[in-house]
Amino acid sequence: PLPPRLGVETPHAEQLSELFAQSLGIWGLDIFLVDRLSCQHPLVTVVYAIAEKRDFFNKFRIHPSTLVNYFLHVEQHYKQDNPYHNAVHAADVTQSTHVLLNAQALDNVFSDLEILASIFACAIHDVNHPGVTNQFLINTENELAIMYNDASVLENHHCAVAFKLLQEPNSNILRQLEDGQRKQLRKMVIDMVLATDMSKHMSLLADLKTMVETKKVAGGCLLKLDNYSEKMQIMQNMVHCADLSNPAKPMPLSSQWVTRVMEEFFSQGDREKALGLPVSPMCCRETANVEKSQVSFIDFIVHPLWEAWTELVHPDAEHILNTLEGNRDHYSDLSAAKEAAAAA
Ligand SMILES: COc1ccc(-c2ccn(C[C@@H](O)CN3CCOCC3)n2)cc1OC1CCCC1
Repeated sequence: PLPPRLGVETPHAEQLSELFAQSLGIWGLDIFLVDRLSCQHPLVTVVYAIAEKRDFFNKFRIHPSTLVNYFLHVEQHYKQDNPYHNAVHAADVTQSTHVLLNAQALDNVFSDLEILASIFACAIHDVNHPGVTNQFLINTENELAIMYNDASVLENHHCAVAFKLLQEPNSNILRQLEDGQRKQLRKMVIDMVLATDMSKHMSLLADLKTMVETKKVAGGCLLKLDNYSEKMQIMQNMVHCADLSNPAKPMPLSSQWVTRVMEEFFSQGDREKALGLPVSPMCCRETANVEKSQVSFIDFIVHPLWEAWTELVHPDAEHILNTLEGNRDHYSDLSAAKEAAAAA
C-alpha cells in the first residue's frame, strides 16, 4: 500500500502540498512552517517531496513505504529537544542542498547515484546529535569520544546510526541497488558526513579555492570533473555550504537559527560551568555577544566559503551571497547599536 501523498498524514496536507509545489526548489522556503504543517515531520515530508521530484522511487526502485519507514526512524533519532541540532535542521540542510543541486552550472555534473547520496547524506548528517560539541564529548570523556578515539566523534556517530537504522525491518531503501552501487553510495555518504566536521573547514575551503582557480583556467566548465576525488570535493563543499547556510537565508529564518544555536551553546556552557570545566567560546550566556559572534562567524567562516562556492557555480548563487552580505551588515549594525546603548 502507498503511504499518504506527503509521506505522513497531516490535517494541513493541502497547505503543505501547495507550499512544496511553490517553494521546494526555492532558497528561503520557511522550513519552520514545514515543521508545523507536517506536525513535526519536517524531515520525512521534505525527503519524500524531493524523492518524488527527483524520481528516486523509479530510478532506484525504492518502495515509498520503505522510504517513509526508514526516514521516520531517522527523524525519531534526532533529539527533538535540541534547540538547534534537531530534525528541522536536517530538513533545512536537505532542502538547501536540493536547491544548490539545481544550479545551472551543475547541470549534468552529478549522476543519479551521486544526487541520491547527497540528499541522503544531508538527511542523516546530524542524526542522534547530543546537543553538545565534539570538544565537550572529548573533555567529558563521553563514551562516544572513547568509541571514536576523539576523531570526528559526532560525525562518525551520525553515520553509524544512519547505517544501522538501514538494517531494521522494511527500512532498507538501498535493497534494490546493485552491490557496487550500494557500496559506492555508502562511501560517498561517509565522505560527505565526515566532511561536515568543522575542524575540516579550512582544508575543505582551501581545496575548493584551488579547484575554482583551475576551473577558471580551464575555460570555466565543470564538466571536466573526471575523478572521484574532485567530484567528492564539490559534493562535500555543497553539503558543508548547506550546513552553514543559516546566515545566508532571509533574515526571518536566519534570526530563528541564531536564537536556537545560541540556546544550545548556552546550555552546553551551563553544563561546563556545573562540571567545573572551562566554558567553550560563545557558550557563556552571561558574556556572549550574539551579534558580534555572528559577524565574526560570517567574516571568518561562512562568507569565505560562500564566496568560493558562488565563484564555482557563477552566476547561480549570487543572490545567496548578496543575502549573506546583507545579513552580515544587519548583525554589524545591531552590534554597534548595542555597544552605543551600553556606552550611553
Ligand atoms: C546561525 O549561527 C550558527 C549556526 C550553526 C553553528 C554551528 C553548528 C555547528 N557548529 C560547530 C560548533 O558546534 C563547534 N564550535 C567550536 C567552537 O566552540 C563553539 C562550537 N557551529 C554556529 C552558528 O553560529 C555560531 C554561534 C555564534 C557565532 C558562531
